[in-house]
Amino acid sequence: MAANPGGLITGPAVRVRDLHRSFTENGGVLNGLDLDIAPGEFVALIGRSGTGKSTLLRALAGLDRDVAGRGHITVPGSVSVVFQDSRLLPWKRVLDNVVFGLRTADAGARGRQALAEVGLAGRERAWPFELSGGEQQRASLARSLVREPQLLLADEPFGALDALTRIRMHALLRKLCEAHRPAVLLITHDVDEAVVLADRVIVLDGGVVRTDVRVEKDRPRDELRRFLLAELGVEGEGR
Ligand SMILES: Nc1ncnc2c1ncn2[C@@H]1O[C@H](COP(=O)(O)OP(=O)(O)OP(=O)(O)O)[C@@H](O)[C@H]1O
Repeated sequence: MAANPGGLITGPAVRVRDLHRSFTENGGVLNGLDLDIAPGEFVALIGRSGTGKSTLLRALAGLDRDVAGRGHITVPGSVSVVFQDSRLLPWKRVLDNVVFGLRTADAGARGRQALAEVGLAGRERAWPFELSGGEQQRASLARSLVREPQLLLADEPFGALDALTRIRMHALLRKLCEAHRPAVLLITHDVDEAVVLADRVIVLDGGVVRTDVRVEKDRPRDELRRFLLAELGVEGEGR
């Protein structure tokens, strides 16, 4: 990332070049992957099962210590990750989960504010088991956003929720992203979710980016949806 003379950061938030990762001798999962994500850009990542989506996310999150050697990754200083399960600590109340590890004097106030933003005002002292699945994911989003990340990584965050809750969470995530403007990489199996939420949709195949399309807000969503389903090889199988 280059700094211009005015001191502003320029260039992409995420820059991946020639990334390789393999777990066995018989071929790689990531095979020279290149990817840029601009600051504030929302990118959805789709692809068939086993194409390396989570492997890429783990590499960007710094959770894969062995992804090294060839290629390189640049990510911002502050990165938050949301998973399919909320990963709330069961022995901590909701607010304590949200601010866990935050060492600022105003952590409590920020945590309350984040919980209000995700619609959980009044649930600060609840235990995680007292929350529904959707509420747990709201708390998980609050825990991420309270850190004001420049990059939000989300691995199927709504995959375990019912259809109605998912739709509500889509609206919430869009609202939060518009307010906080992190760069986002969202893994999803749901093409509709990708098209509704993202500015760009990327299809991963064979460990590289196979397709990279911008979601034009005035382009018919159905057309893009059909195109992406065809790219995934599920032509005619979609709804
Ligand atoms: N730690 C690991 N050790 C061995 N193999 C692994 C490991 N992590 C991932 N793999 C393998 O790498 C391949 C890609 O896995 P990955 O989880 O990245 O795929 P994915 O695209 O996220 O799949 P899905 O959509 O099913 O979640 C799989 O074949 C998987 O078995």
